[in-house]
Amino acid sequence: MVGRLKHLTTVYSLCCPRHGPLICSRPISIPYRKMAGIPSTYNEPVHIAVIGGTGISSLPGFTLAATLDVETPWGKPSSPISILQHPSPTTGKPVAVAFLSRHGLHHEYAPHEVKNQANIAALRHMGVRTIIAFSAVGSLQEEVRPRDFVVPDQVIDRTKGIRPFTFFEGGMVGHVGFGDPFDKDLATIVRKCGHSLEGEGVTLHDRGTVITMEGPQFSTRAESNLYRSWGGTVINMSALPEAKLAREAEISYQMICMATDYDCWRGDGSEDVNVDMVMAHMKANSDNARRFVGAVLNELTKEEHGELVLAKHLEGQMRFAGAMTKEAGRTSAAKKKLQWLFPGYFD
Ligand SMILES: CSC[C@H]1O[C@H](OP(=O)(O)O)[C@H](O)[C@@H]1O
Ligand SMILES: Nc1ncnc2[nH]cnc12
Repeated sequence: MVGRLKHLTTVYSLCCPRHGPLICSRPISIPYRKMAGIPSTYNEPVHIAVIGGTGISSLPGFTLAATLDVETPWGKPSSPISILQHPSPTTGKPVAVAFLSRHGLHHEYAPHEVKNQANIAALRHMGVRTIIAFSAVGSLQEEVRPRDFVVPDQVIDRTKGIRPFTFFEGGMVGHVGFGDPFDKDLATIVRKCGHSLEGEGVTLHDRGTVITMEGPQFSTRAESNLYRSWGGTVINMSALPEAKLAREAEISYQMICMATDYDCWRGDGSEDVNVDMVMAHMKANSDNARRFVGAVLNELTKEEHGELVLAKHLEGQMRFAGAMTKEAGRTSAAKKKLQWLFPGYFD
């Protein structure tokens, strides 16, 4: 199903109208780097995060409440985490959303260098249970035109095993289901929000398979055609291992893709993908991208989605799935890291 997005003047609201700001069971206080004029600590829990990708290194329209420089057992995240706040138009109470820039503040991390483990661990640790991730993608299908949005429902892994891709290793073995790599209920909300913005010539595709390749070089024409023959809809370099780690961290995760090019499969004289092309489409459509994300954040703060935002349906799954290794086989190093990620699960 497709729909069209139009320009809106929506004010971003991040508060549940009935409950006010969503409340986490455990406040956080993490030592953060000091930045001029901006608090470097934040002592309230944060449940929703946005991961920005190529061309989206910030989310304007929100009040910056803090900038957090987090240290995790997996190192530092790709960027400081911005805590953004917006007062609810209904209650006036501020609700916080975390924002993290996947490739760093200055796009300094190549796809294989993104700090995926630290990114997801830091977000989980501060209470995040829902992530909306944004990605610039190449289109593998004629009908997905540059600047179209896709809410994917599947992924094919074409990374090369060189990226750290699990929290469960080094003496703590765990396996988690990944049949549906994105969260179905979260996807339904995201699609509804996309359709609520219909109009003015931007198309939303409700489903699709993302091919996640290693990069940083783009695909060969033979590879691009192979991915099309597999049923690939779009291609990027970043859905994995991000989505896998979010699943392991019991976080509800959905990627919103925006097509920026036709990769290199067309063979009709049209230009192959290049960075200028990607950035030009991202820039030209960045308002729509931000409005889309803003609409999703507005919706997620409604009371009816409270359980989903807290990922209650995933809560506790790793307590058992991550406990395959008998006590005698567990290393203290692995256990310590997982205890940081899942307090109380592996004591
Ligand atoms: C600059 S083109 C390739 C680059 O763009 C996408 O980034 P992201 O997913 O973070 O928006 C793609 O995955 C590649 O990393
Ligand atoms: N053609 C492409 N291949 C991989 N990642 C991309 N991101 C944007 N366009 C892309």
